[in-house]
Amino acid sequence: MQAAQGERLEVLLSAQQIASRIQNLGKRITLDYQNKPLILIGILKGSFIFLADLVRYIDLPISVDFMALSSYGSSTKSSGVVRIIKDLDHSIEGHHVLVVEDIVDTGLTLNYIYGHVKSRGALSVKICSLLDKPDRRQVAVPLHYKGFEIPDEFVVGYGLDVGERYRNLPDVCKLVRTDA
Ligand SMILES: O=P(O)(O)OC[C@H]1O[C@H](OP(=O)(O)OP(=O)(O)O)[C@H](O)[C@@H]1O
Ligand code: HPA
Repeated sequence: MQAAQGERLEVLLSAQQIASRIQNLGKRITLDYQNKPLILIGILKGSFIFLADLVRYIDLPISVDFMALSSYGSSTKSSGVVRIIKDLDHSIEGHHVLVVEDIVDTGLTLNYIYGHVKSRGALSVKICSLLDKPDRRQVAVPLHYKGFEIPDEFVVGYGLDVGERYRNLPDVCKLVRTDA
């Protein structure tokens, strides 16, 4: 895909690498949740492609739900204070929950979601993220299933955006500014 003016894209993880890793994660999840009622919760919007691919590698009768969050105020995510703009459609009581994210960066988003979901009566709550950027972490979050650890670079593609652009890139790419 052509980059916007003033931007260049460098492939960090190819679509093929991503697919192979997700197949592996799906197999592990399938083994770990045998005979356990499982709900996958996708965090919008970034997780939509990862979740769509992951569920097809999970050979279990799962259900899927979504949450969407927005940050309060002008300091955006730095405060860690978020507002739920779409909550779960169904009760998670009596179910095991796997929260599915595209990326853990500061950890503020998942820290909030993890606390929120744990208070809703699930039998267990675990986290699955495609990407982990550990150098940027501000709050520790338990990452039970992880696709890739990446360096402290801003990435786009495979669901991740900058200003809503590049979510449809098949690869995860480093976004390089060329007009600095
Ligand atoms: O660990 P953190 O520093 O909290 O960052 C991770 C969060 O940031 C991104 O979401 P964003 O708020 O950009 O929304 P989006 O998923 O709709 O792109 C990403 O999808 C994670 O949810
Ligand atoms: O590297 C990133 N790319 C896109 N969205 C993000 N949200 C946190 N980190 C990132």
